[in-house]
Formats: sequence, structure tokens, C-alpha cells
Amino acid sequence: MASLRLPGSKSMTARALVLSALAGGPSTLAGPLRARDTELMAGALRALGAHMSIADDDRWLVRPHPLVGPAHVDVGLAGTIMRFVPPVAGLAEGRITFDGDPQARTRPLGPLIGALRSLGVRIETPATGTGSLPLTVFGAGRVTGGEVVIDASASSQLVSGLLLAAPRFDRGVVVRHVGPPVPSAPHLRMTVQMLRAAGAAVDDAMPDVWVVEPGPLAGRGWEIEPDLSGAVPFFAAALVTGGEVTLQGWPRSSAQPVEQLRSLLQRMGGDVTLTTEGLTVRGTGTVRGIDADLSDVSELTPALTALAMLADSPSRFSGVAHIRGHETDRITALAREFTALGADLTESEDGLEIRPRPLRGGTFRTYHDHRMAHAAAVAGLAVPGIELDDVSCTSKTMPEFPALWSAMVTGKS
Ligand SMILES: O=C(O)C1=C[C@@H](OP(=O)(O)O)[C@@H](O)[C@H](O)C1
Ligand SMILES: C=C(OP(=O)(O)O)C(=O)O
Repeated sequence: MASLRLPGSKSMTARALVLSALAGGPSTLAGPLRARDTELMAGALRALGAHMSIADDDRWLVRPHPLVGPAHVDVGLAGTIMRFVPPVAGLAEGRITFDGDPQARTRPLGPLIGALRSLGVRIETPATGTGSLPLTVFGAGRVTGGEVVIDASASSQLVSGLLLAAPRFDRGVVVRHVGPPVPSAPHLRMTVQMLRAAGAAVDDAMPDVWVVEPGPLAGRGWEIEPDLSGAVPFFAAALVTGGEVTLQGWPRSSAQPVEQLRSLLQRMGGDVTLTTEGLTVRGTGTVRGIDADLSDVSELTPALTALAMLADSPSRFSGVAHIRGHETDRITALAREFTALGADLTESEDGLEIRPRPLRGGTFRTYHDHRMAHAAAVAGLAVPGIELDDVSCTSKTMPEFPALWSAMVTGKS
């Protein structure tokens, strides 16, 4: 039995920082995530002029300030920064350059660049550019805004980025998605919910259309929920071992996709309950294979794949073609690394088919991807001798992952 206190949600922390930097007065973030992605996000907004006090682990303070360049934004490997900050840079005055880790340069950004240009933002990319980093925004101090059509099938963040800055555009924004389905719908709902909490008028009643009216954003106190995605490998551990894992401090009502997760874990043989202590997952030690569309919770694919490999029947995961553009091509990376450990799994264009059979130990490459490390950790509960080539990638969203994991495994949490 383990009871864990996990850091705040990466997605909520990123949104709260952006909305706070664009607000008319100061804001606080209670329980923020301190990790590479969110520290770089705070650094990016600070480079644009916002005052960020983030020394205290439990409470960050943001004081908005007029946005100005010149500035350089290091996005690291964070999708949230490369998609949420260029629209903010358009509102700043001056030249703002963006770049990141080598793998960040392969992540899809073209639709956002095109959309921002059509909304009146001047952006330059190298002549050899392929619709990704590096790029330069020549901020004019204002963005006209208006209607824009975008294919956001590569990432919901392409829409979220436009929406978060849109109240500050002269005409707000109407975003229409055209193309294959936009993944990660719960993250879009989180964007809309947090915009409304900051006082923005948002209409998302029509499928694939989002309308944000121009208007002020209010500074406020943000309560950041514990990170549900970061909790999933720990919940998976409960299923694999037949144990019980509680995520402390879980709110009664959440902006994260807890119902989708509950349904998946229950179908795989777990029991999920919300008590006064938190969100508790119980396992029986038997894991069941499932056929599931993971598009709502695509970032959980690596941990769920590891779980499916330890199940008593095959699984098929679909709906996640776009995770080939996450920190690494997660479909290929999972297939390659688990096959090397003796697994029988095959890639499809939009997912994975997993036929469980005994695995052996060996080296598991993470490709700088924190969630690959989570997958290996889950598999390692049942298979001795799996060695990660690099565990430091977990600092992207949870630097304390290695310590928390070993505390759980050794019964100290
Ligand atoms: O907006 C966000 O905070 C996120 C949206 C999702 O991105 P995609 O839609 O690209 O999957 C998710 O996978 C990512 O980890 C965080
Ligand atoms: C896809 C992820 O991150 P990012 O915000 O960089 O897209 C993730 O955390 O699984």
C-alpha cells in the first residue's frame, strides 16, 4: 500500500503561468509543478517582461508587466512552451527568438505559425524551415486576431496556444479546426475552463470551433491539482502488484481526465475510488488486456502499453497517431524497446497491438522521453534486470520520479 503526494499538474501550471502573465493584476499559483517544463515556461514569460517569483515550492507569484523584447525563449522539449508562448510573443514589442532541444525541432508547429501569421503576427523561420523551430516572432505590441482555420490534428496544444492569448488580441479569435480529429479533448476543455476562470468569454459549444472574445484577464489565485498523468505509472503499479496506491489531495471536481482514466484502469482490472484521503487505485494482481481508443489520454500510452504487456490477454490501442510527434515517436520507440526485451507488439499507424508473453531484462532506451522511463519502470515491476539508459529525462515533468518510485517499491511511501 502506498500513499503519494505528487507535484502539481504540468498542464495546469503552464496555463496558469501564461494567463497570469497576460492578466491585469498579480496572481498566485498554489501547488505548482516545479520541473524542467514549468521552470522553462516561467523563464520564457520572465524573458518577455513578466515578474515571476518561483523560489517558494508551494506558492508562486506572478506580476504582469508590459511584454517586451528582445528576448530568447528556450522551449527545452516542452510542447506547452513552443505552442503557448509564440502567441504571447506576438503581443510583446520586439524581436523574440525561439529554439529548444534538438528533438524539439522535429515537433509539429507549422499550423500554429500559419495561424498566427494570418492573425497578423510577423514570424520568420529559416529558409530551410519545415514548419517547426527555430523561429523568430517580431512582436508589434498587439495582435489583430479574428477568424482562423487550422489543422490541429497533430496536437491540441496548437489550439490551446491560440485560445490562451486570444482575450488580449484586438478582435479576440475564432478558431476553426479542419482535418482529422483533434486529440486530447480534455486538455482543450482545461484551456476553456481556465480561460473562463480568468474572466474570458469563451464559446466552445460548436464542435471544432472555439470563440474567445477580446477582454481583460483577471489576476487570481490558482489552485493547481496534483498531476494525474504523472500518477499513472504509480496506479499501474497497483494493478501489476495487486496492491493499493493513493494519490493524496485529489479534488472532488477535476480539470484532468479522471473519468477516462478510471474507466481504462477498471477495464484493465483495477478498482478506482475517490475517498477523503485522495484518489485510490486497487489491483488484484491480474491485469486484463483491452481494446481502447486513447486519443483523450494519449500521453498515458507509454505507461498503459507497459501495463498491457503484463496482462493476461492481448490489447489494442488506437487513436494516437499524433504521439509520433511527442517527445519522441512514442509508437516506434515503445515497439522497438519492448521488442528488444522479448515482447510481441506491433505498431499500427495510430497505435499499438500488444500480445503479452514473458519479457527478459536488458537495456531500455528512453530517447529523452520521460514517459518512456515511466513505461520501463512499470515493466520493471514484473521483469528483473530492465535498465534505463537515462533516467534524468524524468525531470521534464517530475524530477522526483526516481525517488518516489523507489520509495514505493521499497515500501517507504
Ligand atoms: O495542453 C497540454 O497541456 C497538453 C496537451 C496534450 O498534447 P497533445 O494534444 O499534443 O497530445 C498532452 O499530450 C500534453 O502532454 C499536454
Ligand atoms: C506530450 C507531452 O508533453 P508536451 O507538453 O511536451 O507535449 C507529455 O508530457 O507526455
